[in-house]
Amino acid sequence: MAFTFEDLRQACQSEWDAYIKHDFVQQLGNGTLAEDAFRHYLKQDYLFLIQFGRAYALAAYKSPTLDDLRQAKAGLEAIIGLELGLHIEYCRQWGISEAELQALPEARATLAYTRYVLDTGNRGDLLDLHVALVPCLIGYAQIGKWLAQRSETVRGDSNPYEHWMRMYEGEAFQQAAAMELEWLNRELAEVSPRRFEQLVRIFRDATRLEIDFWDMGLNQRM
Ligand SMILES: Cc1ncc(C[n+]2csc(CCO)c2C)c(N)n1
Repeated sequence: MAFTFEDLRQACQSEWDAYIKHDFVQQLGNGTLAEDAFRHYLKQDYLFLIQFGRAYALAAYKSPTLDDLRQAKAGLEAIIGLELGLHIEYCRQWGISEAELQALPEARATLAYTRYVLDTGNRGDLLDLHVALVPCLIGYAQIGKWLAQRSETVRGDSNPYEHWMRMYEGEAFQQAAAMELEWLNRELAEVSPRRFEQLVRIFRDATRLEIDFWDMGLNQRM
């Protein structure tokens, strides 16, 4: 039997739904999310992006083929060379200076999630690491799409989070997620049922840590 991403998601249906349709996401879509909760999330997301840069560097180290190495390099380049700069500029528009970002302590949810991903990659192989990264990439793409199609979502300038939603529903981001999905499905097609169960555990844990990240933002916890 050839496994796919859809099998991973179905094995963790309740966690996946709790992540994609989290209160933080719904309030963001409705435009009712407290701005300080969003600022707290943005600040921790800066620290999150830096650690995810390290995860792509680890993916490079764990790459068995030149194609995998190129893919990891492109991921590292995208996140550190491009997205981090955009994030810093976006934070500035929300009244958060780069100096403030650089002085931030990591919230426990940020520490737990990012170090879980790095540990999973360290002890496992490239597929383990990708499965730990998948809730981040494919999850945000599904969140973008989910927000765009629900009737309660408020669009345009009356929603302060319009820009954030546009980024994740946008073509560039959806395309990156689709490429990850393709890579993942190619790899999953080859694994045994026993290996698949190991990967389900990683996928479930990473998804639970994404839920905690939303909780951390919503409750402004450190
Ligand atoms: C908690 C959290 N989870 C996922 C993302 C989205 N994201 C961050 S890095 C990356 C991959 C490189 O483009 C993606 C999709 C986020 N911003 N914050």
